Amino acid sequence: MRNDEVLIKVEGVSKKFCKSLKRSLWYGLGDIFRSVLGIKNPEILRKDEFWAVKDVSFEVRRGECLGLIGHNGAGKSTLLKMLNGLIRPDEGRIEMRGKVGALIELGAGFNPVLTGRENVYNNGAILGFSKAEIDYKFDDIVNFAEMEEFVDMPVQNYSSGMKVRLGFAIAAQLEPDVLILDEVLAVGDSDFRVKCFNHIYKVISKSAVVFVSHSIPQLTRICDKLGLLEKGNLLKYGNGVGDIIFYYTKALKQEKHTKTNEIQNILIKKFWIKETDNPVGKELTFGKSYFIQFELDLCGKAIYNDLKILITVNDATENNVLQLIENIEFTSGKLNLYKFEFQNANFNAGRYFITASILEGDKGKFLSVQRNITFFDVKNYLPGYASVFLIPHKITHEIKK
Ligand SMILES: Nc1ncnc2c1ncn2[C@@H]1O[C@H](COP(=O)(O)OP(=O)(O)OP(=O)(O)O)[C@@H](O)[C@H]1O
Repeated sequence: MRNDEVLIKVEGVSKKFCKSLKRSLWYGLGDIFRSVLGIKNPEILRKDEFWAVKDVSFEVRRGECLGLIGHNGAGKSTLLKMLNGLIRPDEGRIEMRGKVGALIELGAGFNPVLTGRENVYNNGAILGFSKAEIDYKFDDIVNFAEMEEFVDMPVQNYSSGMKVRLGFAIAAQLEPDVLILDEVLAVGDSDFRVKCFNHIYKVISKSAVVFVSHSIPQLTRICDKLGLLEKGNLLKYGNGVGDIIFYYTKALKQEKHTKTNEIQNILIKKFWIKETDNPVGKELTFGKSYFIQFELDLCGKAIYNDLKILITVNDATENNVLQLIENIEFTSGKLNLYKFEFQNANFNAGRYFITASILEGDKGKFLSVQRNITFFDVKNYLPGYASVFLIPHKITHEIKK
């Protein structure tokens, strides 16, 4: 077993689908007929057909984890299904070496009328394991899934989370050479997800992993390579995880993060986040200094005491990245301007959205909340990309006698 051998090789793979069921049946019949006669199927798209995956090439070595990212319908699951042999590509070649464990669609691969126990043996056999090998691993699988009580119940009565638990436990505990994981993992509860990720870390060193997720923190945590799919095309691919995330989040449609003004007793009139050296654009460079500036105006005649500003930064997938709360002085009847200055933009690459709120008093009564008041992009030149925010720090080093 070589440490860096290529376990997945995908060369020019394409898959087309047809939007019309009736036509797709006709085309299917025609294709079968042609293949019996040894005639090549048409390479051009017929009416209602489209490329779900188009001319995709990549490889994954043992010890590598490739993350696939892309908008809904980009072709990620179709690609995984081709890797797992559930569907055949129309063009190109896929070479898989060793045993392949996969968790693709919820419940896919399970026979619903069979019990969990029977499904473990069925799936293990499909993966190429002997009965003795599955016997040896059976308790580990059931313990990992925490399904001891339900292992003799038909899978059709399992909850979504239970199916994911058992599916992941089978795919991962049998230690396949290739592990394919679709985002179904997200269905499991947070305890189980943590357990899965701990297990994936262990598996990665010995396997080639392909992982689909919409969660940027998840992808950046475990993947050393990313592939960005858009309308079936592999738009970006490689080890530059930060650059690919930056490209992807920058392309996110802005309307998903429309500005909302929920409470409006006091008005945040203007809000800027700018790089000190570039006060024009909305782009910060990792490590460079930047500032946040905003104006407050009073609506009505009320007098406010003990005001605070709360600034929350969310990444493009709605994860709360950080929060800043600060007391502010306020003079009624005037436009008040505030400026925060920061030494280093320690955010990793991507697009971020700011929610700004004004609070009053010890109990923090919200006077104004403006969601997605603005956004900013961060360019990252760091070689790695593992977290959303890097903590500024000072390191000391001494050599002891
Ligand atoms: N069996 C099928 N017949 C026809 N069209 C299909 C079939 N399976 C998938 N598609 C279409 O292929 C395209 C790619 O779908 P796919 O499920 O691979 O996307 P995805 O990137 O996994 O999306 P999501 O993030 O929503 O899971 C979509 O337009 C989908 O409607």
